[in-house]
Amino acid sequence: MFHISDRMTDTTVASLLEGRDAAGAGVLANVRFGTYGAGPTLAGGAVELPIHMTHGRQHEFTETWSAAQAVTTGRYEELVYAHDDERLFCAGYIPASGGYARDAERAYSHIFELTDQLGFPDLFRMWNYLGSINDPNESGMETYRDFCVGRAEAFAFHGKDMPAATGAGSLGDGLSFYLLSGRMGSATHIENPHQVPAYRYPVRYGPKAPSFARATYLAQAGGNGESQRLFISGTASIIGHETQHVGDVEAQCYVALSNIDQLISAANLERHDVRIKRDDLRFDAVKVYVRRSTDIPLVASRCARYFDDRETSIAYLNVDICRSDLLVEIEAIASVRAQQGYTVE
Ligand SMILES: C=C(O[C@@H]1C=C(C(=O)O)C=C[C@H]1O)C(=O)O
Repeated sequence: MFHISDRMTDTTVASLLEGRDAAGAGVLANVRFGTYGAGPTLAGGAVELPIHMTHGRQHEFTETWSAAQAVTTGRYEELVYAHDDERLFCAGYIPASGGYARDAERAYSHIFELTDQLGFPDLFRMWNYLGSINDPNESGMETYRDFCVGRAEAFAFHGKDMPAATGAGSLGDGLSFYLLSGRMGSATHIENPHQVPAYRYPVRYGPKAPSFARATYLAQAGGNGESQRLFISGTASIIGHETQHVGDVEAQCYVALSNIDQLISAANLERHDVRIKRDDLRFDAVKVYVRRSTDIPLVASRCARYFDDRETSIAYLNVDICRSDLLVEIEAIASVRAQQGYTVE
C-alpha cells in the first residue's frame, strides 16, 4: 500500500518559498514526484523535473517553487536553472552507469561555478534521489557511498559550506537532483547537538562523509518575518553517528521526530544565532520516506500526531533510504510567523 495524506490530493501543487498561490505567481520550477524520471527541461519559463518516486499515478504530486520577481532561465553544462532576484533553482540528472563519484563531482563543480557566476553563492537546500541507492556499483561500493565521494570532493575543492539536504532512493535509474541557492549571507546552517555532523561521520559509513547540514535557515533579504524559512534535512533514527532501533519502525520514527524537536528547539537555534520561538514555526511541507510500504500506516499515524498543524501537507514516499538499516526518514520546511519579541524559554 502507498499512502499520501488526505491533504495531498492527486497532483497537489504545494507552493513553496513564497507561499503564494502557484496559479497567480511566477514559477521557478515544478518537481514532479511521479511514475517516471527524466532529465530536467525548461517548459513555459520554468524548470520541469520529473522524478520516479511513486508506484502509481494516483499518488503523484508536484512541488512548485514560486518566484517573487521576474524569472530568468538557462542551461549550464548538464544543469537547467531558473532564478528570480533572490533565489536560484537548479536541477540535473545523471544517468546510471558503473559508478557516480566522477559524475557527481563534475555536476557539483558545475553547480558551484553556476551559483558563483550568477551571484547566488549561498546554497541553502539540496535533494539527491538515487536509483538502487543501497546496491553496489561496479567496484562493489554502495551507490550512496559512491555518490558521497564525488559530492564531498566538489564541496572540498570549492570550499563551500554544506546546506540542508536529502539523499534518498528513487524508484528509477540514475541520480536526479535539484537545489536552491541564495544571495551571499542569506543562509545559516544548523547542526543537532544529539547527532554527529554528517560531514564528520567516521569512515565506516563510507570513504567520504555525506556533505550536508542538519538544517538551513534562510533569511529573506528585505522580506518580512513571514517569509523566512527553516529547511530541515532528511532526519532519521541516528544518535551520535549510529542507527538506533534496527528493525523497529515505530521506535525509529520516534527518534527521527525527537531529532527534529532537538534541532528546532529555541535553545539550539539560538546557539546558531537564529532567534525563533518554537511556537512561531509552522510546518508547510513535509516529505516522509518509508522503506517498507507496509509501515506507511503506522508512520503516517505518528507523523500526523507530530505535525498536527492543519496547514501542513505530508507526502509519504515508499523508497529506500541512505543506510540499509534505516526504515524511515522525515524532512520538513517550516516558515516563521511574524515575531513579536523573542525570548528563549
Ligand atoms: C538520514 C541521513 O542522511 C540522509 C542523506 C543525506 C545526503 O546525503 O544528502 C541528507 C539527509 C538524509 O536524507 C543521516 O545521515 O542522518
